[in-house]
Amino acid sequence: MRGSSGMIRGTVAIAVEDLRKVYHVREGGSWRGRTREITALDGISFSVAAGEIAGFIGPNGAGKSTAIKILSGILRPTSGIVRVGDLVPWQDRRAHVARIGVVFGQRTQLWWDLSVAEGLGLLRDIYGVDPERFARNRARLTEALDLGGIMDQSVRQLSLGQRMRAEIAAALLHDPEVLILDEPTIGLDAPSKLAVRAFVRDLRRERGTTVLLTTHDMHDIEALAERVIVIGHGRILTDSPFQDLRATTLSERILEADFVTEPPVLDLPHGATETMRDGRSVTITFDPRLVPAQVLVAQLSAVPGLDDLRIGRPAIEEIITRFYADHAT
Ligand SMILES: Nc1ncnc2c1ncn2[C@@H]1O[C@H](COP(=O)(O)OP(=O)(O)OP(=O)(O)O)[C@@H](O)[C@H]1O
Repeated sequence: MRGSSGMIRGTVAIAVEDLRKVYHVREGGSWRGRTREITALDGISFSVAAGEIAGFIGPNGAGKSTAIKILSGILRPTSGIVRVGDLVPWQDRRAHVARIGVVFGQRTQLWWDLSVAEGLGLLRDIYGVDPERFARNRARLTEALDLGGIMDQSVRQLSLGQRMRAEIAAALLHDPEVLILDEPTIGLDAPSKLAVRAFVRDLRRERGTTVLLTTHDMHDIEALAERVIVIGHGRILTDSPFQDLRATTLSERILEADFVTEPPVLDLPHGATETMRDGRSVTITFDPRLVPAQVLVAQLSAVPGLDDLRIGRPAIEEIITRFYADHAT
C-alpha cells in the first residue's frame, strides 16, 4: 500500500543503529575547568516501518529529546547510523527537512508576532512548497484542524490548544513522509488532547504518514501507538507491541474499598496484597487466578463499616511507572 507521500508501507521509514551521543560539559561551568562526559544515548537501535505510529517513551533524562534532535537533523551524534528514508539527517539536512515534519510541544516553529496565515506563508517559502500544493494543503489542514477562526490572529494571542493545532498544520504543509511529535499534547485540556489524537490517527490512515511520538501522557500512547519503544539511561529497555506491554499486567486487578470509618487491618488471602491505604479507603491488588474476585468481595463485605467497592484494571500510567521502576539502575 502506498501513502500519498509515495513511501511504500512495510518499508523502513526510520532506521537507527547503535546510536551514541556523548555530551561534554564543563565542570562548574567555568572555561578552565575539566570537562565531564554525559552519555545521553548509549548505543540504541530501532526501526520504524513506513505508516507505523511508534511511541518513544521513557522517564525524564532518558535520552528521548537527544534522539529526536538527531532524527530531526538538529544534532550530530557521536557515532552510529541513522537513516530517515534514504537520508542521513545531519548530512542531508536540506533534503531531510523537506521530507519530515516536527512538532515540539514546548517550542514554536511559527512566529510569535505574525498571524498564523503569515507564518504558514513563510514556511511555504522556506520549504519551497509549490503554490497549488500549498493552497490544497492549507485548505485541508484548516478544515481538519479547525483553524478558520484563528488564521488572522497572531501566534502570541493563541491559546495553547489553538497554537498546537497551528503547529501541527505548519509541520504538515509540505506533505512530510515522517512526522515527529515531541510532547504534542503537553498542557492541553482534555478536548484538545482528543482532537490532536484523532487528527494524528486520521493522518496515518488517510496518508500513510509514519509517526514517531514522544510523550509523558500514557493516554496518547494508548490512543495512538501500536508499538512502544521504551528508553532509559540512554538504552532501549523494550521495543514491543503496546498490547504486550499491557499484557505483562493483564491478569492483575485492583479492588478499591471505601469504609465509613477508618478500616481495620485486613487479613487478605494469598494472591491479594494491600497496596495503598488512604484515610477511609484501601486499595488491594490481586491476581484473579489465585483469588477469585467474588471471594475478596465476600470477605470485605463482612467487614463492618464497608461503604463501597470497585474492581478494575491497573491504569496504563501505573503499568509504565512500574516498568520504569523495575528497570531503574
Ligand atoms: N546540551 C546538553 N548538554 C549536556 N547534557 C545534556 C544536554 N542535553 C541533554 N543532556 C543530558 O543528556 C541526558 C538525556 O537528556 P534528554 O534531554 O535527551 O532526555 P529526555 O529523555 O528527553 O528527558 P525529558 O523527558 O526530561 O525531556 C540527560 O542526562 C541530560 O541532562
